[in-house]
Amino acid sequence: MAVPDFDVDPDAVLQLRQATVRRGSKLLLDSVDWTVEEDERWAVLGPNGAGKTTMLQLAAATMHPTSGQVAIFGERLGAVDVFELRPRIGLSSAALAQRIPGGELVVDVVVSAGYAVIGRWREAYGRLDVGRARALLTRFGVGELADRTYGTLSEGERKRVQIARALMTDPELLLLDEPAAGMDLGGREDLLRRLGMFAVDAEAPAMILVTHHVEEIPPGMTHALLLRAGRVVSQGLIGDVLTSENLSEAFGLTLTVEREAARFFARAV
Ligand SMILES: Nc1ncnc2c1ncn2[C@@H]1O[C@H](COP(=O)(O)OP(=O)(O)OP(=O)(O)O)[C@@H](O)[C@H]1O
Repeated sequence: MAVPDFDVDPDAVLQLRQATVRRGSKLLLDSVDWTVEEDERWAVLGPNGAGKTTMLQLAAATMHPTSGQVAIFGERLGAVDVFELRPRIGLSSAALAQRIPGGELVVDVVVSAGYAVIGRWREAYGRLDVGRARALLTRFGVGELADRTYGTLSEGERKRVQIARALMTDPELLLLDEPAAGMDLGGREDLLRRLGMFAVDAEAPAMILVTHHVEEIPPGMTHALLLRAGRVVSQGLIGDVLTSENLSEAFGLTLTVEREAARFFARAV
């Protein structure tokens, strides 16, 4: 069902209006309203099955809502060629990562994003592209792995390569699905520091980072959205949203949240 009074904001990066996703009798997302502006960096949190990945799929233009509307870069999904939108969106997710061939050189995994293919195959890439790919790998702490094959990397190293790949096309919207999952403590802290520096860079794109854990939110994130069973529990400025009360409601248990510097920590009470 169309939402008749939906005014697309041409300046917004992403708009969801009453966005609902239904599969059979299950509501994956229920009437979600959400706007992401150019200079915002969002953390999306919620327990398993809350609908976080579904939200990212809408944001990546890889799924349409069953009802309600989605606009990306001021263009309504359904009225725009998604193949024109997708190169403007950088996505790092486990589903995408599974499609990366283990035998590919790391630098090629990154550089091939600019050609919308996974793996280098036989394309000849320009020196500038290769230089950009190497610089991105260095920025995320894996520059020295550029000439290894992807299959030989640890899980944490692969995550960093995936982020570099997502940034290769210089996207206007960066979507990160659990970037710190599977990392050891040192690796996680190093990645969060790098993502935090990236998030405060004025040149960085709008960001949406999905996670289960408040500890995995890098510094520099400006906003947060909490989901539970497909519905928004709270959204807005990160300090207003990540309260003990809101987190407890989203995760369905009594939690206490502490903020230290620009990081958040939660535990059950
Ligand atoms: N095609 C489908 N048919 C029925 N249910 C589905 C379908 N796809 C997803 N779901 C269900 O929708 C819910 C939301 O899924 P989603 O992957 O968006 O959650 P999530 O918050 O990303 O979860 P997680 O943190 O576990 O990755 C889950 O309960 C999932 O089992």
